[in-house]
Amino acid sequence: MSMIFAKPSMRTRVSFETGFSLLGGHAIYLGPDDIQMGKREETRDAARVLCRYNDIIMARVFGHQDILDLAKFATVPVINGLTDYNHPCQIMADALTIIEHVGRLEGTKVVYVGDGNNIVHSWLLMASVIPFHFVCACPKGFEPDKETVEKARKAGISKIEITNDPKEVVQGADVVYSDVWASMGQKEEAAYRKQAFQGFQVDEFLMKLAGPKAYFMHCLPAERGVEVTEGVIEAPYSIVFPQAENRMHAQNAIMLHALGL
Ligand SMILES: NC(=O)OP(=O)(O)O
Repeated sequence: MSMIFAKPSMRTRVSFETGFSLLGGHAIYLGPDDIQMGKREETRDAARVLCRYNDIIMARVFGHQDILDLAKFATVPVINGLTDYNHPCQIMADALTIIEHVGRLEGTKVVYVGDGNNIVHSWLLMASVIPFHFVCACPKGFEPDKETVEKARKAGISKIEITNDPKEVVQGADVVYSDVWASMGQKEEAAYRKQAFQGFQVDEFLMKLAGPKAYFMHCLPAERGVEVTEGVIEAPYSIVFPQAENRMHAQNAIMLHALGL
């Protein structure tokens, strides 16, 4: 497997590399300077070369079009390891974690608090195929992509709510979910975002409002004291580390499925 990383990673790289090795394969890491997709090499050329050496490609890229182009031009399966638009492997691991802790994903209430980013888009796409109650509480101006929200609503499978007040919607949550306020490629906006996201920190008060059955989840890496308090991420109801572990188990299943094994 070739693993193309245009962005930094710990979980995605190590879970894919270790997981593929456990399945009997060999993974090759290609960092940002190796291919320089779109600069040194066109994406469609990288796709057509790599598939002549490898049985599968995994890629973490900036623009979503890059993953679509890799999939279009490669003759082997291409797995999305995160784009600016979505992060499907993360949400597959999250679903597995919810099934392990709550007993099911169907019918649960998942309340995401923060930026309407690629994680939210993948949650919305999951809500298009599995019935549950998904709520995204984000500041005004940081809502998820309208078309993706519409697609999830049109699927008519799940209850979808987009709101600007986490306190109003958190009660009865099975999961309260958080992510960094400034993702990769937005670090220059970090100070501005910290201001804009005031009131969207997941703290002990919000978890109390959620109720006694609520678990806390975060895709990591986390900035303690920013989007989540130290007390919440270290609480017994925090399942962020089983969640991180499940990246590998979920991806192993994805790789076996993609390879038809
Ligand atoms: N959650 C996640 O994708 O982590 P990495 O950026 O470390 O891969």
